[in-house]
Parts: sequence; structure tokens; C-alpha cells
Amino acid sequence: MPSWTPRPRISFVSGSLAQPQIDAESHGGAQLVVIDTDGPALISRGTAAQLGLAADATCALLQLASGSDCVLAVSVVDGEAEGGAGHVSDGQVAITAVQQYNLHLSVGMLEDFRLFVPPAGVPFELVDVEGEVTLLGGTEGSTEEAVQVDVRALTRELLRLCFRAVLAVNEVLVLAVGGRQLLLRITATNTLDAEAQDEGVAYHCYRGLLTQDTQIYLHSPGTQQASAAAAAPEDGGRQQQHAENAAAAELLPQSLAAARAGVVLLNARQRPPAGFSRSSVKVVTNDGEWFPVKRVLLRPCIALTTALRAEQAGLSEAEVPVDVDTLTFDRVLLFLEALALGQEPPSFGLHLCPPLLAAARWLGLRPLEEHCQERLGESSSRLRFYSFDEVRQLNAAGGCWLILDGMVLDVTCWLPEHPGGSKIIPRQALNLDCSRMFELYHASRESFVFLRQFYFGEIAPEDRDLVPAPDEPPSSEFLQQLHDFTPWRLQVEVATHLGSRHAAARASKRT
Ligand code: HEM
Repeated sequence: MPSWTPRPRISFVSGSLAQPQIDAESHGGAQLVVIDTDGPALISRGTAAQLGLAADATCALLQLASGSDCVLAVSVVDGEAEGGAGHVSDGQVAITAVQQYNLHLSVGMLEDFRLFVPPAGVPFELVDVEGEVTLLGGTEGSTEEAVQVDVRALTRELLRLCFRAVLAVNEVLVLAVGGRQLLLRITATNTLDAEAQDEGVAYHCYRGLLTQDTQIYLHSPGTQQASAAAAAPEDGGRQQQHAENAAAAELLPQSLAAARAGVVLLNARQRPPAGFSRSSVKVVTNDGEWFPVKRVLLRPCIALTTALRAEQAGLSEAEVPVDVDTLTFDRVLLFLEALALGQEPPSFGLHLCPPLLAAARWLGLRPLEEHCQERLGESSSRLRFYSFDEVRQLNAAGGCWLILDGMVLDVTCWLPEHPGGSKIIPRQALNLDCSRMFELYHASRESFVFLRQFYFGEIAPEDRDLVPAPDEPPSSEFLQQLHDFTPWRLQVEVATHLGSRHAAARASKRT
């Protein structure tokens, strides 16, 4: 049975994909022999050096030199030293049966690989992705009763495994949901109609990065044609893509193609009609004007979380009223765009700062609030170290301050917007290290993108051992992802201190 394991994550800068460990001038290719693995894809440190990766690189994105759409995320390991994590020698690449299928490779083949470099200067995030779901292990023409699969659970699992990984059309993934192994084949990406493309969204029609904002549309084989027709009735290109997909499906090897028993998808999302973009919302200002704004741009406005996350019943465009006037909101948008692009904020005149500060407070846009405060000379950075006692006192005074892997986060004002409800956090997560709880409740990892808004600093190094840690530690994979997502944390040499406490707890549990 083919297996699927989480892909190693590559670090990202300002929302765009980067291979920061690459020395862009000198990276080359390498001829590698394919070997089998059941775990994450691996190359050795020697091979990494040959490919031009830095000596401390832990992961990389590879593609076939002959040009494949599929991008392979590999971990770099120190050969034998990795023991249980898998072994790979110099000149080899260890990949799963599913990845071999995706790259049209098999064990023993010698192939030219090179580092994948994403397109420069344009966002690489997928706006939408479409996939066909079948049951792995069924038999063709099976009379077995169709299996019901909740698309929400499937989507969560997809995001858990592939969040910020590159997905390509025709790539297949094996996902375990509700005790079943399901085969998901990517049938299309970024299927925006011309109008939506004109909005300026990056348009890579065959691959891109899966993010929390990617719209995911899944179907089972029987419903594919209907959904394709509904989405783009006059799009010849897409029809051809579907025909190619169908042909590609026929090429699936026996082990994967056994997926023919019926799957009934529950809660599957319907595509919006042509011309309607789910990636935008209509922001209505307090003087009656409205702006179409990319949902992803507004994400740092934490006061809008519920409004932005709400699934749109019916097909009318989402409308988000804000208590900000048009001129000020225009400037807020300039700030949000700079924030999304990782650029310096626009230099607003001092007289503009008070209304902008008020808008920032209303929107819960902390970076703008801080920017205005700095400009007005009201404060410098809010970031600092906290003693454990200080956090307890803030909570005793009615606040909701979390400790997550040593980070100190103030979610007090955001509680009513928390998608998991306003009660669970104060009831369960205060005055302890909530990283395991956080891992368990947030499979989709969407929660990561909010952390920066709530970050006020770190628990003082000398107080870290005072913070009660749960019996069950967070997984090392989760901690790794968390650290990848929080490069902006205050630098503490013990940043992974709690991680090592958890490792100790894990070790003592094993013995
Ligand atoms: C900074 C802290 C937090 C952030 C930014 C956050 C964010 C989110 C987000 C975005 C979701 C919906 C998407 C998803 O399921 O991943 C969510 C759901 C949820 N959160 Fe949180 N959360 C935080 C802390 C916590 C804590 C400490 C707990 C538990 C004590 C918790 C419990 C839940 C629950 C139960 C759900 C619903 C899960 C489901 O429906 O499957 N959250 N949270």
C-alpha cells in the first residue's frame, strides 16, 4: 500500500516562496539514483552540497532536470546518523511509491535533478485547486456501498500534510481520512476566469503553493464533468485539461488505479459562477463607498476574522462593513499591500496618523497601530520578555494571555473572533504551555498566520521551567512547522528550550 507522509516545509519570506539556503549563483544539478522510502523524501548532506545547498540546509525543493511539473520537497539528512528517520547515501534520493509515480520514476533509475526555483517577482500561491477523490483499495466496478467522506475532514488533512507545499496538476496524493485511504488527484489549479485574472492574481495554471487562502474544490469521478461544466462552460483550454487528466488517470499503476469504488463527498464546496471571485470581499466604508479587496490582504485585520472566514451562503459577494471612512481606508489598503509584499510602509504625513491609528484600532490591525504610534512618538516596539508570574497576573486581571512554545500571545480582544469559540481558550489554555492543545485543535495550520498579530514577546529564559507543560508533548513535526512560521520571534538562545523539554518528556515516556 503506498504511503504518504508530510512534506518537509521550506521557509518562506514575506509570504513568497524562497529557498533561502540556496546560493543562487552556484546551484547545480546532480544525477541521483531513486531508492524507496515510506517516510519523507530524503537526500544526504553530500548530495545537498552537490546541488548547491548551504551546509546547514535542512530541506529543499527539487525537480527533474528534464522538466517535470511536480516539485519534490526533500529533507536533508546526515545519512546513517539519522537512524530511524531513514537512510540515504550520497548520490541517492529516497522517495515514496506515490512520489515515484508522480515523477514517472522507479527504484534504481538514475535521473538528473536540480533545485526548483520559483518564479521571481510574482506570488506563487494557488488561488484555487481542484481535485478528484477516489477510494484507494476499492475494485473497479465494485458493488460495495459507496463510502461517505466529509470534504471538510479531507481538506483539513490535505492542509495538514501539504500546507505551503507546491502542488501540480496531475499529481496524486494519498490521504487517510476516517480510517480510509483516499487517492486525491489534482485535476486543475488556478482556474480563474478572465475577469478574476484581471484582478492581478498570479496565474500559474499548472502548479503553485497551497496556502490557507487557496480555495479547494474536490469532486468524485461521477461529479467531475458537472462541476467542470458549471465552472467554465466556454473554456476550451480547461476542457482539454480535463481530457488530459482523464487520460492520465488511465495511466495510474495498478496499486493506485484500484481506486474505483464509489466515494460520496459530503459538504463539497460548489464553485462560484464565472466572474465571481471568492478571493475578494466587498469592503463597505462608513461613508457608503465600497472597495473590492483581496481576502488575503485583509487577514492581518484580526477584528474582521469572523467576517472573512464566513462561508458565503448563496452566491452573493461577501460584504464587510468597516467603521472607517473612504480616504482613510484607502491608506489602510496601501499599508496592507506593503505589509503583504514585505515592503516598507508608505510614509504617511504626521497629520494622517491619528485617523489611521483609530482605523487600525477598529480593524485590529496591530502593525499599523504600532507604525502610527511610532510615528507619533507614542511607543517603540511592544516586544519584550515576560516572567511567568506576570502572565499569570495579566490573566488574573481578566486578560487572555497564552504561552505557546515560550511565545507570549495576547488574544484577549480576539476571543469573540476565535473560530473555535470564545470559551475554550480561557477554560483550558491559560497559565500553561498550550502548544500540544494548539497542535491538536488546529490541523489546518491556518491558525499559524494569526500568531504574529498576538505576539508580545517570550517567557523570560529563567522562567521557562516554571511554565507547566502538558504530559503529552507536541510532535516534533509541529514544533518544526511552528518555528518555520515564526522567524520573527525575539531571539533567545533557548528558543527551542521547551522543545527540548518536550523531547525529554518523550524520551522518558518511551522508557
Ligand atoms: C493564538 C492562538 C490561537 C489561534 C490564532 C487560533 C486560531 C484558530 C483558527 C484559525 C481556527 C479555525 C481553523 C482551524 O481549525 O485550524 C481555530 C479553531 C479552533 N481552535 Fe483555535 N486558535 C488559537 C488558540 C486555541 C487554543 C489555545 C485552543 C484550545 C484550548 C483552541 C481551540 C480551537 C478549537 C476547539 C477549534 C475548532 C476546531 C475544529 O472545528 O475542528 N484554539 N482556531
